[in-house]
Amino acid sequence: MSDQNSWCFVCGEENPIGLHLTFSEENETYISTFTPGPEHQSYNGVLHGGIISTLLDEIMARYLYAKGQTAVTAKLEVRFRAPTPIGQPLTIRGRIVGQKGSMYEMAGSIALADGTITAESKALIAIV
Ligand SMILES: CCCCCCCCCCCCCCCC(=O)SCCNC(=O)CCNC(=O)[C@H](O)C(C)(C)COP(=O)(O)OP(=O)(O)OC[C@H]1O[C@@H](n2cnc3c(N)ncnc32)[C@H](O)[C@@H]1OP(=O)(O)O
Repeated sequence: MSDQNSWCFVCGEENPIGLHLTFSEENETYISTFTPGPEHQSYNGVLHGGIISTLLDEIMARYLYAKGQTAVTAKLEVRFRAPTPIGQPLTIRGRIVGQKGSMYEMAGSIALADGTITAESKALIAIV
């Protein structure tokens, strides 16, 4: 295991059971897409809330990592607004809301192709 970061569950290229997400930045928003499969579900056809939280955690913390910071999540809050279906492309977005010292306040969301927001998040991300 030459590069431990390449085993990140969400973005690590080498993780055989990882989600293998890739990312881009647009208008000060960090963006990724993911189409969950049946292996990611909770109830039949519905994406597991833990995976939803994982996607949101990643998009917010990794945005700061991409900006050159070593960032870890200190606090994560998720609002599950509607069931998130499997088998459809999801757009995951993260942005910076504010900063107090070494703590960043972040926001995230997951949207369906028609723009419906199924989950929203807030996080405090610590720079270490
Ligand atoms: C080139 C391509 C390669 C790509 C390859 C990339 C791979 C790379 C991927 C990166 C993307 C990863 C995305 C996932 C992100 C995770 O999943 S990170 C893993 C989960 N998180 C953790 O493990 C963090 C564990 N916690 C900690 O390490 C420490 O508690 C912290 C957060 C650093 C804070 O520790 P600390 O600096 O010692 O601060 P502490 O003394 O506890 O608190 C100081 C003050 O900060 C504030 N504070 C601290 N914690 C909190 C909190 N939870 N809530 C509110 N206030 C707080 C308070 O004001 C506190 O004061 P008091 O209220 O205690 O008086």
